[in-house]
Amino acid sequence: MSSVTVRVPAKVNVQLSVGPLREDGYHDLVNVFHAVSIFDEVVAKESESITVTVEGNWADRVPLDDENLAIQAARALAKHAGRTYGVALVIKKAIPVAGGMAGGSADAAGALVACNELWGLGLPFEDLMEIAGDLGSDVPFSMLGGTAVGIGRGEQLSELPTGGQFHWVFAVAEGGLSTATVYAECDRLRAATSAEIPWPQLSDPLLEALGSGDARKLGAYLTNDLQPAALKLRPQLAHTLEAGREHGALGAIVSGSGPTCAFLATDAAHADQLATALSTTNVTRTAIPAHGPVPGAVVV
Ligand SMILES: C[C@](O)(CO)[C@H](O)COP(=O)(O)OP(=O)(O)OC[C@H]1O[C@@H](n2ccc(N)nc2=O)[C@H](O)[C@@H]1O
Ligand SMILES: Nc1ncnc2c1ncn2[C@@H]1O[C@H](COP(=O)(O)OP(=O)(O)OP(=O)(O)O)[C@@H](O)[C@H]1O
Repeated sequence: MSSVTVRVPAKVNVQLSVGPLREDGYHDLVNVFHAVSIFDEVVAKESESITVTVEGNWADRVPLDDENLAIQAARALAKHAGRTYGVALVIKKAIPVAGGMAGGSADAAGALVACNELWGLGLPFEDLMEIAGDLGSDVPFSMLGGTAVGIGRGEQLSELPTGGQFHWVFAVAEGGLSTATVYAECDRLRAATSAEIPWPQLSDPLLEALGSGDARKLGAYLTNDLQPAALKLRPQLAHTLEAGREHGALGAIVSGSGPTCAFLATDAAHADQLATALSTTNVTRTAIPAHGPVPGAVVV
């Protein structure tokens, strides 16, 4: 096989409950991931060495060296297989960069699946999931897709049933936010109050809303403990969230560590209207309609 193409979705977190800071610098989470129809493509072609090029939206903001998560994934897979392999990776980018939608994680998951195929390793999904968890907390979910709850760092996943499709709009912000900085700001805001940090619990009404496919209920139960930190670091996101609510969004939330904002729509037509309305305001230049859940990393 001389070339393999894998399609990988973005994610939004419909519940992100953040526990206390752990000794290893991470936080225990209850992280309800939902994969949405904004996709990066990772193409893996035969090559002597491991390289990456990036095309498409926001390509100039993606590193091309060992910082690139797709390169790290290819190297980790070759190490796991115990051999020296080469691959020329091409990332066709549609997921906002540093936007809280797991774009880098998607590319890492895509590279794992594509190289497993290109190099004829035939590793089972469970092995790839283990390598994925070492690459980053969000990478296992990018492999799995659908809707799932992640505990621990977010890497220990259980699939969740959903009763239908949900329709979303994602308002892309100018410039990204660093995930580590947003978690640190969350800790700083918490330290400034004497309130005890509750141990994260999966929300029963959220589960019910997902299971019944009821967008109105889901909109009411969206939560993100990182949102206050993202708003503190990027105060103008409050206007973005407000603009979505004014245009009839059933729910408005910062996506993960932000700064992308996610809006839940009543149906596909409403999502298109909302996207058009938001892109004519001054809160965002790019508003992308999408639906979920969609599958994780798949060879196309
Ligand atoms: C915000 C989310 O996107 C929600 O899904 C994730 O929790 C972040 O996942 P990610 O980008 O894959 O993050 P990682 O690459 O594993 O970690 C980046 C940094 O985020 C912080 N981090 C991440 C996950 C976690 N459970 N607790 C943390 O405190 C740590 O400072 C870590 O150094
Ligand atoms: N393949 C990649 N695509 C995008 N960014 C990458 C990639 N590899 C490494 N990065 C680096 O990772 C940083 C975070 O990018 P990414 O798009 O993964 O953020 P994110 O969507 O906020 O992540 P998450 O939602 O998982 O916290 C970028 O600033 C970039 O320097």
